[in-house]
Amino acid sequence: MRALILDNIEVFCGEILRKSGIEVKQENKLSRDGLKEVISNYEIVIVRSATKIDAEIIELGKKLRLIGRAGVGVDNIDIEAATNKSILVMNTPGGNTVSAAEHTCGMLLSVARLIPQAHAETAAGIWDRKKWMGVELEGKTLAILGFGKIGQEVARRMTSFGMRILVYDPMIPDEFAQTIGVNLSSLEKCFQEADFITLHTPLNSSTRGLVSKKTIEMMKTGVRIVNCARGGIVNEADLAEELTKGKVAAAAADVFEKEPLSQDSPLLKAPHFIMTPHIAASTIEAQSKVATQIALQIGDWISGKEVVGVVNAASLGLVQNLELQAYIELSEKMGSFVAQYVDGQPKQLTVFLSGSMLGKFSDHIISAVLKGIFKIMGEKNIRHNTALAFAKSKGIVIEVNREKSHQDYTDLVRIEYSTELGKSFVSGFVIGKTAQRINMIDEFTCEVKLEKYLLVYKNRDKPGVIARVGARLLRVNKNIANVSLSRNEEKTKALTIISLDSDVDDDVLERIKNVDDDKLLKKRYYDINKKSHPDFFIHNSPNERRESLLFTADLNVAFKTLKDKITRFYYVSELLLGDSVTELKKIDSLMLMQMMQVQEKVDEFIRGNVLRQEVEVEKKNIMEQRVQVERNMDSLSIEFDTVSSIDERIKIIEAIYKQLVMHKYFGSLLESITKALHSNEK
Ligand SMILES: NC(=O)C1=CN([C@@H]2O[C@H](COP(=O)(O)OP(=O)(O)OC[C@H]3O[C@@H](n4cnc5c(N)ncnc54)[C@H](O)[C@@H]3O)[C@@H](O)[C@H]2O)C=CC1
Ligand SMILES: O=C(O)C(=O)COP(=O)(O)O
Repeated sequence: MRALILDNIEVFCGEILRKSGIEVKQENKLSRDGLKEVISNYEIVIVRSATKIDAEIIELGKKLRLIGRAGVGVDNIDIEAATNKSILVMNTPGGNTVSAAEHTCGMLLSVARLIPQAHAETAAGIWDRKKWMGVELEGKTLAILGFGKIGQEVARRMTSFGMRILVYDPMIPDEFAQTIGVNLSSLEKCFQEADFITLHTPLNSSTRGLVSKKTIEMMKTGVRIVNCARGGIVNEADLAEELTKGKVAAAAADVFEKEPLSQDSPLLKAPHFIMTPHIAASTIEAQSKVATQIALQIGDWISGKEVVGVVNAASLGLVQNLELQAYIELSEKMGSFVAQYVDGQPKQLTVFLSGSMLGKFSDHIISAVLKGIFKIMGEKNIRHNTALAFAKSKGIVIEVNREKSHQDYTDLVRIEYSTELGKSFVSGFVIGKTAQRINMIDEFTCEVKLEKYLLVYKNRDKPGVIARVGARLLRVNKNIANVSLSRNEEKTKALTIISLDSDVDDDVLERIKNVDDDKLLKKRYYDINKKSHPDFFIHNSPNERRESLLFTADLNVAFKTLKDKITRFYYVSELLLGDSVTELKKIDSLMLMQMMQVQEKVDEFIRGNVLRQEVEVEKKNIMEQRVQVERNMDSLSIEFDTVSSIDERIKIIEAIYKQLVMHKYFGSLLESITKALHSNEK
């Protein structure tokens, strides 16, 4: 396998990859044309932020199997194009967190006191002390927008300056924010109350232009803004104008809409603006961490171990899971169907999922149904991973009911959709791996393919209706591809679904509507058969993310007690943890058995079958083991310093990680023992 390393990534990266048997070429000065010429030779390409791996490069990279990003932001990589070609995209979460956070803190101090401007003037021989009157940070409000790894580290550091911190991040649970000692706020409150604003979100459709003329209007006069996240999150022309007007007292940026910063950027002339050339992650430590991390992750992938840091893992999993893919497409079509079948604005959606596969992917299915609904409402830009949040923002009530199995189907999706004008129920399933069918619409059972052009109508059940509808279609030369007839149990109403080869005009529909005196309920339903685009789930679903965040929060508590000694392992454990809790499974099964036995004893104690004394002994035992785990971590930390080989160091890191997981297990076990002892006392 061959890897191309670009963008001046530290040489360790190549060295570690060579150890995994990969042929490595490091090219630090490759032009775009040069890249286009050689990319077809490589299975792996590794970049920082400078090189764009867009759809064109991906198309040319016929052998590409993995795109590595030695850093965090993946906005320079076309993840959708990569996913469509089953190429893994991997970044190194956490590797440059501290550096980026420290640079941000430097920028916050700089915008408070205009240190670079004062320096430049002093260096030019001007000694003007009056001009450089700054403000203190203490007592001021700092709004952090985006409370991921970097945002959290900035919060920790700026708290020690005595700042009041407000945080906005829609993906962060309150319980988690509280473990860092901050409270979540609304975006409006952040804008309105902040003296300083710092941005730490990725650049995506929800964050592009987050700071613009419109939002600056909501801010205090004299606000100071720092962007060390991504160019594009701040509208540069608007910022320059507001700096000139004095509404924004000072601003700083490490990142720009166009990099290198264009010489005609209005920011170059804006007053009190501080800039650095995208160097927040440029420290010896961060670069050594990200280079090592990406190489180790790729090594794991090559040797078939569980990989972490894959940003499109979920999407790839889905792309490869044909059956789930078919259910996602079906669900989106069902969403489009009900949104056309029932007039009015959506009010409530209840999704019933039967079968183990659908239960596991309920977020995906609900998002797909919503995406289908919104498509019909004209919201074409809603993507699977934003559909749920969008629905909530529109006040749509969403419920999900899961059942492990269904008597007749392995998996079955049913949706109940209500608007202010009506309500409908549709049910569907997949036959084999990919064939999608609707098997119920309201009270009518049927078996229908969701074709591109469907004519759906209800009428009183009487002879002749289908013939007359057929005649009207024939008159305008419309070919009927398929017909499905069904009626209710009382045999009073019939539902007909005609699939056509092409669309019908409104006047034909009007004529069809008049076929029955009892007012035919016509519905035209078409264009739902477009292949659903695999834009879903660049990140884990909100639930998975929440779970992993809470889990990391627990680890944070464990870390606090040992922080001084092992802070430096933090990033590594994050690397091993990745965004999921699956690593827990790696803990020794013996250890797990022991813990289960203790838990069993505690349960028996609660039932009154085990003596209190025995549980007390277990508690003591577990406490001792936990202390031992902490000692192990200390000594492993010392050992880490004494070995120099990378392989040995990796082994030590893995061992430390395992101790961390055990620390968490012992912690929860102790909690449950303590609770049991306590409740029994009462
Ligand atoms: N200037 C530089 O050299 C560096 C820049 N970065 C940038 O910083 C960003 C953040 O990095 P990390 O903290 O490591 O990533 P992270 O993934 O840990 O955190 C990002 C956070 O932003 C939140 N978020 C997403 N959309 C949001 C929205 N619309 N409003 C509010 N919050 C939102 C997410 O929920 C997440 O918690 C990266 O995406 C990258 O673009 C990262 C490292 C170095
Ligand atoms: O990690 C990130 O997101 C960064 O912006 C750092 O970029 P770089 O690797 O220094 O080009």
